[in-house]
This record gives sequence, structure tokens and C-alpha cells, in this order.
Amino acid sequence: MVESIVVKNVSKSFKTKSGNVQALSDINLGIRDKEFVSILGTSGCGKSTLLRIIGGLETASEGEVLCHDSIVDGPGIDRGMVFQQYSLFPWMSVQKNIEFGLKQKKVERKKREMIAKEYIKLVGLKGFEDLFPKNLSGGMKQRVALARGLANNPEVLLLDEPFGALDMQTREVMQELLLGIWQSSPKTILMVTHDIEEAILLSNRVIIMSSHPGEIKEILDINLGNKRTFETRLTEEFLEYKRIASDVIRVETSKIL
Ligand SMILES: Nc1ncnc2c1ncn2[C@@H]1O[C@H](COP(=O)(O)OP(=O)(O)OP(=O)(O)O)[C@@H](O)[C@H]1O
Repeated sequence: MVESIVVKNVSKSFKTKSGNVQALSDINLGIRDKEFVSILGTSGCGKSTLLRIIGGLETASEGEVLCHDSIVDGPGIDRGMVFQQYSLFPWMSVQKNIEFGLKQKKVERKKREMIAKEYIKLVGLKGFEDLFPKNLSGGMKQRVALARGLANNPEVLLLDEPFGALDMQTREVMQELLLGIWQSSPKTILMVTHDIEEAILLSNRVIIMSSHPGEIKEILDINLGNKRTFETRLTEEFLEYKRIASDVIRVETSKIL
């Protein structure tokens, strides 16, 4: 099986005024090409740090990350990132923000305008193309960031709580949208989330981390097939996965509280 991302013996410690914080310890992980993997874990267990190291925004203290057999030593066009802080360009309209990566990839103007419009419609922002980030709500900014990540169509998409700022209804619609996009044109996706149901519904595998230091505690294979819909949440298999994941997370949370 071809692996898109390989994380080898990655540890990370941060130097702080009150000493070293060991955020990750000896993480080993292989993510297959076109696999959807989610990372769950209690707050502070190192999920975002791991994603940032894979994205090349942070360096590992030990170990290395390979993306398509090349060592990651910085951000790259092969890895699209959608992070909690939205990271939109404040001086660009919604349309221009979404077109940005396509422009970098030298997609010609007419085509990139068309692709951006398609994703603006998909995330429900039609009519808001010309607004600037300061005029958008948190949830709208998050949808722009998601549209931008998807429009770029990178080989690997790294998502850090991509729906965290959305209300429950919009969140569910966006989950279905992402599921539909992944089912129709699969790509490698690694997503950090706090939402157990979201992780199970969308993923082929769910990684559960333990904290202090962050380690991989459990990996669940989610065998729900590829024809998942919202209704899948109501099935017995789904509820069983939810029970297993909740139990592991509960034990981990009680250790740090
Ligand atoms: N730049 C930094 N400097 C110092 N410590 C950091 C830094 N970034 C993260 N940490 C620490 O590393 C640990 C892991 O943080 P991280 O943000 O990766 O956790 P997380 O699992 O994503 O948390 P959450 O779910 O709350 O977003 C925490 O103890 C955090 O305080």
C-alpha cells in the first residue's frame, strides 16, 4: 500500500519559561494514499502540534516526516492546510482568498475564477464573493478557509478543527459536503477534531492520542464502507465505534484532570 505521509519517531518539546513541555513522544504513523484519517484526543495532547509538524510549520525535536517519500522541511504546495485561525488574507476579498493558491499554481484567470465560484457556492457563500474577511462572521471565515483548501486540490489536506466555529446545523452540512467531495474525488486527508461522531463518520481510521506527553493510544479502523451518509450515524456499528472511542477518551481525560 502506497503511503502519502510517514511520521517516523517524532517527538517534540517546547522550551517555555517554566521549563520544557514535552508535546509529542515517539509518534509513528503511516497515512495511506487517499485515506481519511482523524485525530482525536483531550485538549493539549499535541494534535495541532503533530499536524503543524506534518504541514512543515513546526519542526520536530526528534524524528522526521516524509510526504510522498520526501522529507518535510517546510510548508509545500503538496500539503494544503486549513487551520483554526482561518489564516485568510485580510486585504483580499472572499473570491481572491479562494483563488490565491490557484494563482500560485499558475492556473489561468478564467479557470481559477470558475473554480473559486464553484467552491463559494458549495460552502454556501454565494453573494458574499466581494466581501473582505473583516466583514464575515467566524463561521463564514471558516467556510472560506475550507473552500480555499478544497479549491487548491492538494494531494494531502491537513485540517485542524475545520468546523470548530460553525453552529451544529452548518457543521453537519459541511461534514456531508466534505464526505461527498472525498467520496467523489478521494484525496489524503488528516483532520484534527474534538468531535467523536465527526471523526467516525468521515474517517477510514481514527487515531486517539493520550496526553502528557502526546502519544498514540489507540487506532480504530472504521469499517463503515464508502457509501456513508448522515443516516450512518444511526447505525449500530456507528454507535459501537462511538462507544469504544468515548471510553478511551474518557480514561485519558480522567488521567489529566
Ligand atoms: N509554541 C508553543 N510553545 C510552548 N508550548 C506549546 C506551543 N505549542 C503547543 N505547546 C504545548 O504543547 C502541548 C500540545 O499543544 P497542542 O496545541 O498541540 O495540543 P492540542 O491537542 O491541539 O490541543 P487543543 O485540542 O486544546 O487544541 C500543550 O501542552 C501546549 O501547551
